[in-house]
Amino acid sequence: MGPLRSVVLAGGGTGGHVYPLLAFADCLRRHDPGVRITCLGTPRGMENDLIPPQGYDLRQIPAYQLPRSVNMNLVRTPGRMWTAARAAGKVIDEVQADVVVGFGGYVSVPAYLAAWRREMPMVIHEVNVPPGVANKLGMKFTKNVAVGFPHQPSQAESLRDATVVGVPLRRTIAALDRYALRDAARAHFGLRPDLPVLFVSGGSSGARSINLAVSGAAKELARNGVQVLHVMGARNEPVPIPTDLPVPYVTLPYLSEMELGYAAADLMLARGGAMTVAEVAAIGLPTIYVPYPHSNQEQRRNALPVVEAGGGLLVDDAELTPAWLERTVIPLIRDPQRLYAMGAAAGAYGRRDGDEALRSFVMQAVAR
Ligand SMILES: CC(=O)N[C@H]1[C@@H](OP(=O)(O)OP(=O)(O)OC[C@H]2O[C@@H](n3ccc(=O)[nH]c3=O)[C@H](O)[C@@H]2O)O[C@H](CO)[C@@H](O)[C@@H]1O
Repeated sequence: MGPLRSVVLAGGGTGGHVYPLLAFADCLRRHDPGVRITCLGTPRGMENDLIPPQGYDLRQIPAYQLPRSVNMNLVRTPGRMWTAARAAGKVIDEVQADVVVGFGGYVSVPAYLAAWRREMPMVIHEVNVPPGVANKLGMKFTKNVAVGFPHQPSQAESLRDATVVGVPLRRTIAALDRYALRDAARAHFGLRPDLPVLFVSGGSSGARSINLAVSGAAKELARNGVQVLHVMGARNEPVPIPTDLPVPYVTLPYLSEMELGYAAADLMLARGGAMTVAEVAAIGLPTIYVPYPHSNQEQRRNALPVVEAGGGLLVDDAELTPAWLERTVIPLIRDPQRLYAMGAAAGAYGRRDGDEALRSFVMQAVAR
């Protein structure tokens, strides 16, 4: 099989669907600088902020509401979905795509429908431990299903034949040596090199309950020599942080260079978005997970396996109070041995080669 000439990538909505798409696009381009890469998105998703700056062609197709159930009858689906599928098909035809690769989110379904109608190769990649509705729908049309994590035995008959390839991660993260970059990363944020750092991020949109709990613990953390690097989320109201703290507490609305945050950190406090789990596990960063309590417990199920492997802790959103943080974070972050063991366990669960493994999977699908 020769090199791929043209690939359509579909995925959008939140950062969690866009970042694996971008990491995969980078991998394709690394192998073959001549490959034509076209991304499909909808007018409002984060893909519009994230994809064009990376130099990839982003085409918009009309947005529509995803059905809640996978068992819907496609023939009776809203006309808007077929309008979107026709728009996706037009792009696929125009760029003469060899294959469509979808990463989930509502933009993927029209791409899957269009590829199915053309009887052309398509591949689905699912980052979440429990698959999302868009990808579950797509799985009705192809057996080429790749997943980021081993699925749990109790769940998802749909994933029985899926291949575990890992999650495509940005190279800057996949290749990160966090100990080597630590001092430079701390200097970058104005953090001290000699005191531990808690890195807080609520995922691509931020998390208000995490922001409130950490800001409530700010004084006590600082009094105990814990520095905080806190990404509040660009789509979130920032919460006020006390200004008279004895050690640095750095806040940011959004951090594009996540690898610097990871490198600066001794311990992470995060939601359980699949990309975040994949990234912190790959680089072996001990993490306290506070899964988003809605969306079918998706984030809890993402985080649970790495926690059970010893790579972190899990706390319910409702239990996350300033007092809980103080009594958990302060002793843990001052215990390098425990942090080291957690980081090693996380690293053993994670993997850094998801982009390459997905590319091999796609090449095989095209060759079939
Ligand atoms: C509330 C909700 O439904 N969240 C879903 C969403 O999460 P969300 O969009 O938050 O996604 P993830 O946590 O999976 O990924 C966030 C991504 O954004 C990056 N990042 C984040 C903050 C920042 O300041 N800078 C930055 O670059 C992270 O490095 C990571 O690559 O998609 C995930 C993947 O389908 C799902 O698992 C989550 O359940």
